[in-house]
Amino acid sequence: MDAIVNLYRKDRPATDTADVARRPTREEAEAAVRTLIRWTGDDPDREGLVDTPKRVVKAYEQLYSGYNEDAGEVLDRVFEEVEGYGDIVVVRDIPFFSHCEHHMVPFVGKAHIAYYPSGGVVGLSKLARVVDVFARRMQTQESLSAQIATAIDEYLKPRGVALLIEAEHMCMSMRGVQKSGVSTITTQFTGVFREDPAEQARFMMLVRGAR
Ligand SMILES: Nc1nc2c(ncn2[C@@H]2O[C@H](COP(=O)(O)OP(=O)(O)OP(=O)(O)O)[C@@H](O)[C@H]2O)c(=O)[nH]1
Ligand SMILES: [Zn+2]
Repeated sequence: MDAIVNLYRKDRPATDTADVARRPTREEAEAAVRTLIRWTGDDPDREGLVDTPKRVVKAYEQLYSGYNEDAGEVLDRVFEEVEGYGDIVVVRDIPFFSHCEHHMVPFVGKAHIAYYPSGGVVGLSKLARVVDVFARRMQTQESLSAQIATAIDEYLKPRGVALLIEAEHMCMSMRGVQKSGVSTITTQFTGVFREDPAEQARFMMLVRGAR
């Protein structure tokens, strides 16, 4: 993963030399929320809002928890005793919540992941966990797609990875152009899925097929 993504990893102490790399304290983060409340025109000292900065910072810890997580650790455990199974594995309809890096407003959708195992399979829940490792960061849908597929490709070394993400971006629904119900679809293919259009078609058929 690149340096920016890892900037605030727990195992990397912040450096004092560059202020940009210094992780703010919880108190500084709470003060920033107070400023935003005042910016909206409300009173951060009224009863209903007085604990809001604390709650928002706590919520951010969960919503942006992906910065503290590592896809390699999630995908570390491979099961090799699968009786020689080497055909496609598809995990579809993995729900996720992310935040666009332009507005820090949610985008919400589903990820569909397939891979062709080579030498072992990974626990199915781990694929859903990898989605969250990257979704719980500030993202574009394109980067999210590339990061998930690349991580599975690098750590599992399968014969190929296919990924389709469909999502609605609240920054398009609630504000700006204000078009709701718009679905954005991104795909990412590696290995046999990239090389063979028939494999892409099979993936699409399994993702879109009978439910
Ligand atoms: N490619 C891409 N664009 C995104 C994503 N999420 C949000 N956007 C877009 O990012 C763009 C930011 O455009 P700007 O012109 O810089 O910002 P803005 O003035 O807030 O734009 P509007 O949303 O059109 O009001 C908008 O077109 C958003 O729809 C994403 O995941 N991928
Ligand atoms: Zn946005």
